[in-house]
Amino acid sequence: MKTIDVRSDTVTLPSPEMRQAISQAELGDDVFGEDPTVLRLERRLADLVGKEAALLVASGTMGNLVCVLTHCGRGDEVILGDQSHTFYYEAGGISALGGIHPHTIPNQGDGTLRLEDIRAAIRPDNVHFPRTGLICLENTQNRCGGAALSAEYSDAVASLARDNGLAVHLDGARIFNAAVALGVDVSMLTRGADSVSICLSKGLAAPVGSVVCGSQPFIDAARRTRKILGGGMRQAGIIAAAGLVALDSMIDRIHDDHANAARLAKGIAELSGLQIDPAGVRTNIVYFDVVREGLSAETLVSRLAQRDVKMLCSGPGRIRAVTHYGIDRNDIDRTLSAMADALDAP
Ligand SMILES: Cc1ncc(COP(=O)(O)O)c(CN[C@H](C(=O)O)[C@H](C)O)c1O
Repeated sequence: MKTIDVRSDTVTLPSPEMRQAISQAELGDDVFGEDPTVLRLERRLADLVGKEAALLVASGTMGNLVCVLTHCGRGDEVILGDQSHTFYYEAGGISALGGIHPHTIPNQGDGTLRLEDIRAAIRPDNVHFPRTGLICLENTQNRCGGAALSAEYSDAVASLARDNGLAVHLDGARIFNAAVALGVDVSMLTRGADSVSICLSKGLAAPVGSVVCGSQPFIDAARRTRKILGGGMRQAGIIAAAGLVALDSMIDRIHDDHANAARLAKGIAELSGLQIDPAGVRTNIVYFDVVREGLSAETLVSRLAQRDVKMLCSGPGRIRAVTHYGIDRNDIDRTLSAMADALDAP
């Protein structure tokens, strides 16, 4: 029986078309700017999100790190959400490698940062204070249930940043999930950002890679930051080839992931001992709480693993499931029955 792995949308395996494209990719040395497949992917994504240029990087974490280190200097401060991936899950990289000070403000339930909180976090010019260098957003916002930030909100943050001489970086690991959920063109969600990092390896189901997009001068500088981090890759067309197939074949199917997540959330709401607001599940990420007396999230996750269902604990009493290219409707139904069985286990 196939294991149902809904720990993350990072677990997807490349499609047969991706594997074929990888094996047939036209290659060159990307450090010399000569890998034609990388150049095609970068051009394609820059055009898709309405930016001048783009740069292939190894991961979403590297994409965020390259952008923050390019925008900011040592001792600068970046304003970001207390639930943001860059603050929560990137091993403190911006501080460890960039000497950059994170200034967290609370993420709201809908994934946004309140404009008044951003304004209050911007440092006045005072020798005691770090200089504010950047505002970071995340769309969709992973730890806020995969919430999609609207174009109007994103534009409001961009205008606040501009009024204060600041740049905006958008962690767009799942930006296509946001665009599909909101029914807007992806460029509507990226137009106000000075840089955006987009994962090929999540909802787009490519095996590896992210792409950073921005102005040509920014990307030129980001290329140097990437090199400093050891991220200059040689025949990286083997990564880009799968990314191009992902852009051709995986954006339109994101609807299915969202429908599967909604189905899962609805089913979970009917299981006693678990708590979820199905209306809050708008993309492919499902968080729910274990409220059964005497049952921990860890125990439930372990019981599910014994039933060939993999989920992730994500905080006290919290579990996360993420739908993706490798999960279909039948897997959702199998997951729900495994959950019911695990809840009733002695
Ligand atoms: C919003 C966002 N931005 C960046 C990243 C980093 O991407 P990778 O470094 O894993 O490619 C992630 C990965 N998120 C992973 C996941 O959700 O399973 C884990 C938590 O790191 C992300 O969710």
